[in-house]
Amino acid sequence: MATKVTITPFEATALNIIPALASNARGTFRTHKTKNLEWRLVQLRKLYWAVEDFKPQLLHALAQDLHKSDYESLLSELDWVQKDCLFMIDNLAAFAKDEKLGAPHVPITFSMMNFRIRKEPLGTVLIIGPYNYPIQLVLAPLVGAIGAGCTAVIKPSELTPASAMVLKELIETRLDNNAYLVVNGAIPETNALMNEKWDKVFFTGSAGVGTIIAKKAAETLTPVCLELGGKNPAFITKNANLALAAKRLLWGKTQNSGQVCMSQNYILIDSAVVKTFIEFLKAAEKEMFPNGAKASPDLARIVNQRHFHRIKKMLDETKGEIVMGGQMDESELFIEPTAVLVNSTDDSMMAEESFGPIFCIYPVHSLDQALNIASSVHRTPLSLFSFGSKAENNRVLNEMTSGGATINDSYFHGSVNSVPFGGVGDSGSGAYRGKASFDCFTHLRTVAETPGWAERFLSVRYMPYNIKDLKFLQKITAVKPNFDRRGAIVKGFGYWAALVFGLGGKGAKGALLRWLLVLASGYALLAAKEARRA
Ligand SMILES: NC(=O)C1=CN([C@@H]2O[C@H](COP(=O)(O)OP(=O)(O)OC[C@H]3O[C@@H](n4cnc5c(N)ncnc54)[C@H](O)[C@@H]3O)[C@@H](O)[C@H]2O)C=CC1
Ligand SMILES: CC1=C(/C=C/C(C)=C/C=C/C(C)=C/C=C/C=C(C)/C=C/C=C(C)/C=C/C=C(\C)C(=O)O)C(C)(C)CCC1
Repeated sequence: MATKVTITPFEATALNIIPALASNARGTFRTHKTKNLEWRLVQLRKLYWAVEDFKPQLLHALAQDLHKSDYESLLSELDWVQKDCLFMIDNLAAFAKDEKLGAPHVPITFSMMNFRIRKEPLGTVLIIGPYNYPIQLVLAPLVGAIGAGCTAVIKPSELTPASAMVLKELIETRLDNNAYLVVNGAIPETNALMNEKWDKVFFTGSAGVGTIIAKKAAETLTPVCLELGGKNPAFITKNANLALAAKRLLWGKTQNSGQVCMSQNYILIDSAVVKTFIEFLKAAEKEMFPNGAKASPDLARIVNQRHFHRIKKMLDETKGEIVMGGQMDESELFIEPTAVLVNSTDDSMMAEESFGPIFCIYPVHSLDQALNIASSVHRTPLSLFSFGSKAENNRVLNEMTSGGATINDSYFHGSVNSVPFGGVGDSGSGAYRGKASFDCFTHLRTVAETPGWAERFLSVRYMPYNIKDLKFLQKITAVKPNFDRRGAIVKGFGYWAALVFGLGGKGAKGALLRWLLVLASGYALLAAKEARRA
């Protein structure tokens, strides 16, 4: 029998208690209890089980907010967060351990000073989430914050109210309620939160709101991690497997009904193969939705009417030709996965991030033209996809930057929870996931410890200065370049000596390996000779 699920109606947190909530989280950080590794592990273990135990409510909320299928909710939200917890739990001790700093970071002359990097939690952080993955996109950063030893306040999106309310109950009943809190609400509540002092703000959402958040944070020199959107290109050349490209790119626009910031906005395709590609797209759509997209229980809906109309407007205003899809139904907030053939970068389909199940196809006559167009549409998108020969894919990677990239698929680089994820330029700054989530909320604090006995060697630094001391210091600490003023490597005595004594190997490790090989061969020869003699 299915579990009966009741979700509390959405309620915004009272504005007047927000300062006290933030102060509570700051106060808890000051108790230093979050610095204890075992304490952090317990919170992560509790979060893992909270997600498990709240599964019925979470699945219900995601279905209510976005019509997400349980399949997708589990794959990309709940299982994802649980895997995140387990990854952090398994690796926390290694991540949090002091890193000893020896050569080449610390000169041998200072090696007695026990230089090390201590991993310090940043403090109390604010995590602001978007609507498209309302659970995963706040809990995954939270895993990083807990792992790093921070306390946190979470502000889920108000556009997914059921998920926001379940999150509040989950976090506040299962985690340390003085360390981890949820504030629900929209702009006024976010503004009230931004009036507080944070040690970092982790924001996922649109570039426009990201700008507001970054400006406000700058007033108090608060660091920010910004996970923003972008106009993401896909490149398809004559050498691509067109059937595979069509199926995989369609997947990118069907999961969560394309409300995925890293999915493609437009496809730049060699004009010689555009017709065949469109045929493959249509075939892929038929295969995924044998009874039509609207009848599919798998396809999510657009989050609300505002976003429905935003996407509809892009389609209404296009001068291009709809070559796949095009159906929509406002009463259900349904938009069919839709492809539009366009011939201008000014087209409404190219001008904005679609953040929905629609995308456009732009035929080009060369990869040169494709790269020029992509750089002019958005020079630093969140992701890019390349389908071509190895050389063509390398060229795309080389000549066009992006937050992340996938060759021969849609956003697989962003579909594994333990590899770093983040934007570049105006698609975001800072990264998280896997170890990067720990690093995102950690200060790398260099610590040196100067032993008292070293004083007589170090006294050269004190006034009154004596130039002779400096000369001596320069002599013993000198490092000489192995290059000249033209930037060319000088092949002097050092170079040839390293080559000869290093047996041509690169660096100390390479040389050692070669020497070991020589010694082992010599030993084997001698042993063989001995054996023959016997
Ligand atoms: N890089 C990434 O990982 C992701 C980026 N996104 C981007 O997010 C956008 C869609 O998500 P939305 O929820 O619509 O983003 P949004 O930027 O409208 O909202 C994000 C958060 O900011 C708050 N907010 C909205 N307006 C605000 C204002 N004026 N002042 C202060 N706070 C405000 C909202 O309450 C919400 O919690 C797309 O542009 C998408 O590309 C979405 C998911 C992932
Ligand atoms: C490969 C071999 C094997 C294994 C095959 C397996 C395990 C295949 C699994 C494929 C799956 C499940 C692919 C799809 C994954 C998609 C995910 C998790 C999507 C996540 C989406 C997210 C997190 C969205 C985030 C959104 C953001 C940030 C945004 O809006 O930007 C065998 C079977 C082991 C055999 C050998 C070969």
